[in-house]
Amino acid sequence: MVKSPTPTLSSPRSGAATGRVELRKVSVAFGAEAVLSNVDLTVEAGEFVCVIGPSGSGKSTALNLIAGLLTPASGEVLVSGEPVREPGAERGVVFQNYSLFPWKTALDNVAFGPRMQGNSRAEARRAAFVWLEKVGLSAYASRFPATLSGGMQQRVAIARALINRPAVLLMDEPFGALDAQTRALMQELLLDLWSNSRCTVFFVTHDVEEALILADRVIVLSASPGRILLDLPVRLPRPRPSDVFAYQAFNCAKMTCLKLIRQESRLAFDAPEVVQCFPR
Ligand SMILES: Nc1ncnc2c1ncn2[C@@H]1O[C@H](COP(=O)(O)OP(=O)(O)OP(=O)(O)O)[C@@H](O)[C@H]1O
Repeated sequence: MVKSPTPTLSSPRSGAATGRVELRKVSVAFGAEAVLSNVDLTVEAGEFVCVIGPSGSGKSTALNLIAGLLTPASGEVLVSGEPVREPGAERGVVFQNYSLFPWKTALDNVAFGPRMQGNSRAEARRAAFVWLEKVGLSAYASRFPATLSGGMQQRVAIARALINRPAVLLMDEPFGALDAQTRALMQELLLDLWSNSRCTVFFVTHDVEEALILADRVIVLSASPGRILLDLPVRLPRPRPSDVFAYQAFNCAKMTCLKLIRQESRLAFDAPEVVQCFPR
């Protein structure tokens, strides 16, 4: 990937934005269903945190709270010390289903944020091109999303989020639909971009190995309603060595997480609602 200097654009992010994320006694319910219960979590500025847990444990809900797409029933969500009330450019979001504008080229997808912030079309496109270079896609600038592979679309989505220089990058299973090889390359690319930007990353995944490859800390949520079962510091060197899978610390952490998730998945699977659907 080309390491180009990023052109200066007007942006809502001030130098003071720290990217610290705080969930304070946060609970969320959808109707009668409690989804998150009394969650307290602080992610320090610049930290890379991965959230794992059984299906339905509220991982995406937590991410949506930080994104400003949801409000908690009780408790508070703060980013850089400010309460989150709505989405904002200082919090970039990348979802699993690429969510690019299908009618815009790769270049114009990436240029979208700077345009919204009042930059001229030429300035926005210049900056977008640099970001496409950073994710190795400058040759595909004029292509529409439908003509790009899944991995390429996710690279465009990451560039589109990072061009706004977000204090916090929120990623909801961004590599979940990719094949193993592409996924590994995307993980490397993300770590490379993060080590240069040093924004805070809140990354939701189902994949324990992915969490351990990427994160400074891994948060394990319980079965619904989600609460924090484990807050595990990942004591592995950075950059992660290519043989990290062979490290004892990696495998101990992996087994600890897998065991917890399996227990919790079993609880969710045997929950009364499920049994009621299939009476014996
Ligand atoms: N907008 C919504 N309206 C009603 N229920 C919702 C809504 N969003 C999520 N839920 C419910 O909240 C619970 C938690 O969902 P969430 O997507 O946060 O879990 P998750 O841990 O990310 O799950 P998965 O790993 O399967 O993606 C689920 O039971 C889900 O059905």
